[in-house]
Amino acid sequence: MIGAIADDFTGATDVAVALRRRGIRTLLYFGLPPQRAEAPEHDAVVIALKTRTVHKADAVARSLRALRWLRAHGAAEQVYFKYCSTFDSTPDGNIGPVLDALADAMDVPIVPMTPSSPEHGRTQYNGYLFVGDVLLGESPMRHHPLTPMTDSYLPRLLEAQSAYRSGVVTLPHVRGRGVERRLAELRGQGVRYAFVDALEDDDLMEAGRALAGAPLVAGAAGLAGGLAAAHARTRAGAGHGGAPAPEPSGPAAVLAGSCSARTLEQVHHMIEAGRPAYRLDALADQNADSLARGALAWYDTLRQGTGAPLIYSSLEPAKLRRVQEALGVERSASILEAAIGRIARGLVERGVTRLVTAGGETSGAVVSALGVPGGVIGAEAARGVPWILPSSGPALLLKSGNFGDPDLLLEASLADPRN
Ligand SMILES: Nc1ncnc2c1ncn2[C@@H]1O[C@H](COP(=O)(O)OP(=O)(O)O)[C@@H](O)[C@H]1O
Ligand SMILES: O=C(O)[C@@H](O)C(=O)COP(=O)(O)O
Repeated sequence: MIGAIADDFTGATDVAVALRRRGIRTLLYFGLPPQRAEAPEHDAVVIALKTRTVHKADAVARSLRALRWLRAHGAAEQVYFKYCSTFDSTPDGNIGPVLDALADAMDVPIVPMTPSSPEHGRTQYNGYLFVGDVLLGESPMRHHPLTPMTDSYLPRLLEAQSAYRSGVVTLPHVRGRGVERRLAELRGQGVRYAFVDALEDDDLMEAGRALAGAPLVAGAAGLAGGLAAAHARTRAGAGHGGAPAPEPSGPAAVLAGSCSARTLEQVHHMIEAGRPAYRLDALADQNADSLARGALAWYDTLRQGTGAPLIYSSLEPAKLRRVQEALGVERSASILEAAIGRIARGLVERGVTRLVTAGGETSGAVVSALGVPGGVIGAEAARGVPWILPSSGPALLLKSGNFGDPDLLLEASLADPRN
């Protein structure tokens, strides 16, 4: 059984659907599951944590609690630590400390990993991470509000955060079926973290084959898909988890707190298409309650037939910087996340049954405010962006900041006559 621990909520849905696509029956929990979780039959559990940007000690403690839960529930045969395909973290960030803690707790000498996700344009070559055709540090990720990425060399990024050394399994090792040999070599050199190069899905499939027996693996959803494919090949009855996923229906609303380049395009697209849109302005009002009240009062004035509305705080880099300079990075984010959480609650009270949220931290705030414990993985609105169907409450589409075509937010909130 695979047990995945994801460092944010959109990442959790991304890895959950990567497993399910390969026929692995996957349960998704938001936060630590209850001790005696009643659950249908499953082959994998994904625990979504919001640990990407919290304090280090907190991230470590929560991740270790998740590991203990997985072990206690027989779901730790292989543990997968899911981080972002753009390695979102700061030099003081949490990927290193969490990996150090998991590897120590599991007594694992070497942890293979890669953020490569070619279907999203993330590739790793000679240990460098590319986003599309540029290095990570030259991509729009350098302007991320909380985790600006200005370096692209993965071993250096991780070593700045970890007590241990990192190395690279290069492409010739992957393509020459030499991953296991190279891992043994790196281990002999005292390296604890091995970044595996992958340019194409086939490289991830090969890495998955080679790493199917590794107790602790890490990375983005791409490598989890490679592992799932390897497990599905050896498992009787594989394919059972790939049944068609249900599509939710009902009134929709879109909440965007991501300032990533792709979300900005998607927000712009919705506004251009004439959807009613309301911007949360933290410079004008620093009180989360009154920001939320303002947005909900605006929502109450909307007439039927306008299409699902958009409530957003997304700003392009120069304007975002001005807000952050005036209010502080953490303070502005926490005001907006609190406001969006309250708005989500208000929308559900007003009859919204499909909530689309853009941004990992933002999604975490929405799910926590709604108190959703987890859900079934539904149809994918875009690659890596599945609907999540909780046993009660609204269907949720938690969209990673950089995922989806420019029309995703518009399209995902269509398709209901009441909108
Ligand atoms: N106008 C703004 N000013 C300051 N911070 C903002 C603004 N809009 C959004 N944020 C914050 O930026 C962060 C975006 O992160 P996140 O939701 O994870 O998006 P992404 O998926 O693109 O990383 C959130 O903490 C959000 O509250
Ligand atoms: O790996 C990825 O890119 C995503 O699964 C992910 O983690 C997204 O995080 P956000 O961009 O913060 O939504």
